[in-house]
Amino acid sequence: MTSSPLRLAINGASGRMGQALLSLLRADGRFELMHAVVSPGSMHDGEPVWLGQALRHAHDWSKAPALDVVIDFSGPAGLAAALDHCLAHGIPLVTGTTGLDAALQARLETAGTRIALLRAANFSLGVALLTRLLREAAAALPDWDLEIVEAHHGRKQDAPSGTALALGQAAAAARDTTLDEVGVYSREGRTGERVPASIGFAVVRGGDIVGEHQALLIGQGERVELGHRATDRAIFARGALQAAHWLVGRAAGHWQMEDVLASPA
Ligand SMILES: NC(=O)C1=CN([C@@H]2O[C@H](COP(=O)(O)OP(=O)(O)OC[C@H]3O[C@@H](n4cnc5c(N)ncnc54)[C@H](OP(=O)(O)O)[C@@H]3O)[C@@H](O)[C@H]2O)C=CC1
Ligand SMILES: O=C(O)C1=N[C@H](C(=O)O)C[C@H](O)C1
Repeated sequence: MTSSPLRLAINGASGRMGQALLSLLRADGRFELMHAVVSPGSMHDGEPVWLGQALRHAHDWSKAPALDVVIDFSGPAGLAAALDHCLAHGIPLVTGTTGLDAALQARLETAGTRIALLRAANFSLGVALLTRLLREAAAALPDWDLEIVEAHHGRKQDAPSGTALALGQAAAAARDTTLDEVGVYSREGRTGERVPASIGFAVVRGGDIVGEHQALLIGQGERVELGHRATDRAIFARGALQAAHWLVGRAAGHWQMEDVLASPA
């Protein structure tokens, strides 16, 4: 039996991730792209999404047709607008946007009581595995110093990356603490000695780096290094499309990539 394609909107369609999604969607019969959202004032507003086709970029959610699911990779303001629309119409939302403030995090938390929401700081399979390995390593080596280093392209707006923070949270939880308790985000000048049991973050920005994360577990006389290097944004786009397909028809609540990977159908 063939089912009709899911009616999809992409929020942030003109961006790096939006473009990665659009190029996969051309050959993905599971979805029909109905709406492609850009920022108010975007130079792409009104432009065709695909050459020779009728669908155009729009900045306005009020013009959106009926939808089965929304995928968001935009920024905090873009995510807030997409969330409003999804809440008003009961539409499931997949979001990969990072760098959210506490107020938007709280709004998303509450939204999970009304719609199906899937948030992930990183949609790649490799980072899902890295997170699992880091949890194990952080628990197995509780006294070793842990530092997380990330590197991204020069246009990235937030630091540390959402992935670095999520890795830090996973490691902190594996050590029965929280990042609020043990995270160290900058070192400059006369810092004094490393704070015992802290988790430190270091950030590199430059050029066209897609996304690199390294967790260093540093002991006396030895070191364990766990890392992931993304070289193509298609890995994130593929994961987000898989998540969107999976999320349609799920109950309201907060879902994770682990749920998708555990029951892929
Ligand atoms: N979870 C994951 O796996 C990944 C997450 N990300 C995250 O996704 C987000 C986007 O990344 P990236 O694609 O590189 O960013 P870009 O800056 O390349 O693209 C941002 C997109 O969002 C649009 N936008 C900006 N503001 C608004 C708004 N208020 N309303 C609607 N659309 C808006 C922009 O429109 P325009 O430019 O036309 O004005 C553009 O299309 C970031 O938070 C990044 O960290 C990125 C990669 C993977
Ligand atoms: O902005 C990016 O590019 C990326 N952002 C995500 C993050 O903040 O972790 C994921 C990926 O590393 C690329």
